[in-house]
Amino acid sequence: MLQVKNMSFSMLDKQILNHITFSIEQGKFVGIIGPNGSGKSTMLKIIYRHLKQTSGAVTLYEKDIHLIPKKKLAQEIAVVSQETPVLFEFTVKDIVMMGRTPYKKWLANENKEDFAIVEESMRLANVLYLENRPFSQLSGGEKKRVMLARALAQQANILILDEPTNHLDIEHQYQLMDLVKDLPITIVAALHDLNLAAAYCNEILVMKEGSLYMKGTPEQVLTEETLKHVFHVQAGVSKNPFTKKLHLFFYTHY
Ligand SMILES: Nc1ncnc2c1ncn2[C@@H]1O[C@H](COP(=O)(O)OP(=O)(O)OP(=O)(O)O)[C@@H](O)[C@H]1O
Repeated sequence: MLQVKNMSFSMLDKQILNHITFSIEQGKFVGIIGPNGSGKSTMLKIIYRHLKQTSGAVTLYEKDIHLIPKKKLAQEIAVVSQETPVLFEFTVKDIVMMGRTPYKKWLANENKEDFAIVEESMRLANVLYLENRPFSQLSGGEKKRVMLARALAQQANILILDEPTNHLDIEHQYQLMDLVKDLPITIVAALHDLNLAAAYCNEILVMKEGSLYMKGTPEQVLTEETLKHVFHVQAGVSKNPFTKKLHLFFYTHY
């Protein structure tokens, strides 16, 4: 459904992404991993049309995303980015209601359905108790969950998450991952926590120095060799005794 075709990106004469090609099937949970500066956020920004590639293309259902009207694209792709916006005067409920914008005609009021969707989105993201609080006064993790609620209210078919667990305590990390995993939509998430990637992703893309180094299942990708080559760490690969999912242990000296 979503295809990235020979995509390159450069900025100020610096080559940031090099000839990246992959496709993502509907309903999959796809993780993007890679060291700092390897190009994960830049690639996601191009996919959600915040930046434009220098060459190559991104297509959704075979259509170039730059040919899809903005509102229509927002009905297809929702984003929780790394940056939280500076939105001084808005309450949490106001912000989550912004997720309904792609469905509204110019200056149209919110209807009953919008209010119901917003309430359900806040409940799912565990921010309903914050609904009347000013967004600007929330903690980093609370803001992150509000941005997730806004993305859920958008009811898109693809949810892009750029380091979604950043700022979240351990309970909320797992709560978020469980929540998005159970959504009947496609998830594309840049993740630094490789054990979360191992536990939740159907497929993982590994970025290295602006190129797609590897793509595969957690078992294919998260090997001692890849982790050493890409992240320069020693890793032991084992199984989580409770979930039976792949689990990694890291060490430098022992
Ligand atoms: N606006 C910009 N101007 C110049 N260089 C940029 C800009 N944005 C990103 N870069 C560079 O592009 C490269 C990729 O950055 P990007 O943020 O995509 O990496 P990342 O893999 O998401 O990193 P991290 O794990 O640290 O979030 C980095 O070298 C970064 O310095």
